[in-house]
Amino acid sequence: MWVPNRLLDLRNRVFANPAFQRWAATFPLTRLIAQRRARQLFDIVAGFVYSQVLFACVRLRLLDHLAEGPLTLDQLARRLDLPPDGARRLLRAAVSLRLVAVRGRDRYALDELGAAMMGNPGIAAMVEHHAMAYVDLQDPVALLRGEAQGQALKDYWAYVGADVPASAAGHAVDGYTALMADSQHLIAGDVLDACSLKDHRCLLDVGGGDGSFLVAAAKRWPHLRVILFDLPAVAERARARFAREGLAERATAIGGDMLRDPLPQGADIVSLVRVLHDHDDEVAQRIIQAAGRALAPGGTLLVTEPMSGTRGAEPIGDAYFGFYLLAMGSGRPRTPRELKTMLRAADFDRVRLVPTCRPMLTRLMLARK
Ligand SMILES: C[S@@+](CC[C@H](N)C(=O)[O-])C[C@H]1O[C@@H](n2cnc3c(N)ncnc32)[C@H](O)[C@@H]1O
Repeated sequence: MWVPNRLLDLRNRVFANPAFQRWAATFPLTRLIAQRRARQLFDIVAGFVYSQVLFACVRLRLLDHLAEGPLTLDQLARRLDLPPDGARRLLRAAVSLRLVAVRGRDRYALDELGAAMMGNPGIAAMVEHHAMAYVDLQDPVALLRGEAQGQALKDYWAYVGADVPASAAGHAVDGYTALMADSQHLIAGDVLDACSLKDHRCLLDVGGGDGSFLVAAAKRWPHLRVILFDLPAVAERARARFAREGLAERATAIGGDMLRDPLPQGADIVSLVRVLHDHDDEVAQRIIQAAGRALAPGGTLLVTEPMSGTRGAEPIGDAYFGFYLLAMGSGRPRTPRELKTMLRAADFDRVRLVPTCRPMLTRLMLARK
């Protein structure tokens, strides 16, 4: 809904007035809205502390212990190796965040959000690796001015800022490759539900990590051939994964640098899964062009990643990825419109967004060469 700027400015002046805030918090028709807004603001103020509570739960494996069944405070204190006061404080905080529920006097069990985390081990891995983000985001103003000293995320994502990314050793790619694999099953499920590959012959996944996306695709469509392209050390891990999954006949992993080496030919669909947002505009455009060169006319490009401005998930794109990628030292979240412009500039047409069931996790764009 369009509202004139004058009215928005007036609204902001009214909302900033402490007398109005007091009135709105007590007047029956505005009380609930005022409380919700106050809570939203406080959640932003306190978000870092909430995250640290979750971090402690993950580090101490609190949710894993409770997944076996309800436990008393004393049992938990022993298992977590915490003094009883420390355990109680953590449990109360976790209860307030709906990670843990109280089940009788001093007995605790998983609550809704804790149970949801158990079904998605990737979330715990994500939380653990955020220790690096906290270090790098210590001074966000310095970060925005390009003066930050932090380097933890840059070092973790070994290809960022590397002169020769293809020379990254196995130990340098293991951490991020495992992290990506842990969260890939959610992404692959949503993308493959949204986009059938039944009419495609061969899928090339560029920057495909350990092959989790291709394994999901190949298992869903038994006729499909799949090719993975990633840095040599990562491709080696994907090759081993394909063999373990019994897919060696239909799945190939090729190592190289997508910005320097030609991509394999012969696929009728190329995917870029959580790849473009890692790179600044000029590099991302080169990756799209390289994908285009790998396709014959009529071939399909599939781009999937979290996008900026996604309704209902705005902070995930613009606050989380915006600042995370800034700290990492490369890339930015893009709006669908920005991605469309980039795809068209690389001679793709029929660019369209295809709905996914959890757009906050990933959105999907298809285009034709
Ligand atoms: C954010 S991860 C995404 C992995 C996977 N597509 C997924 O969604 O789980 C980006 C991937 O791009 C790969 N990559 C980065 N720079 C590359 C380059 N220059 N050439 C080939 N692969 C590269 C990384 O090794 C990594 O596996």
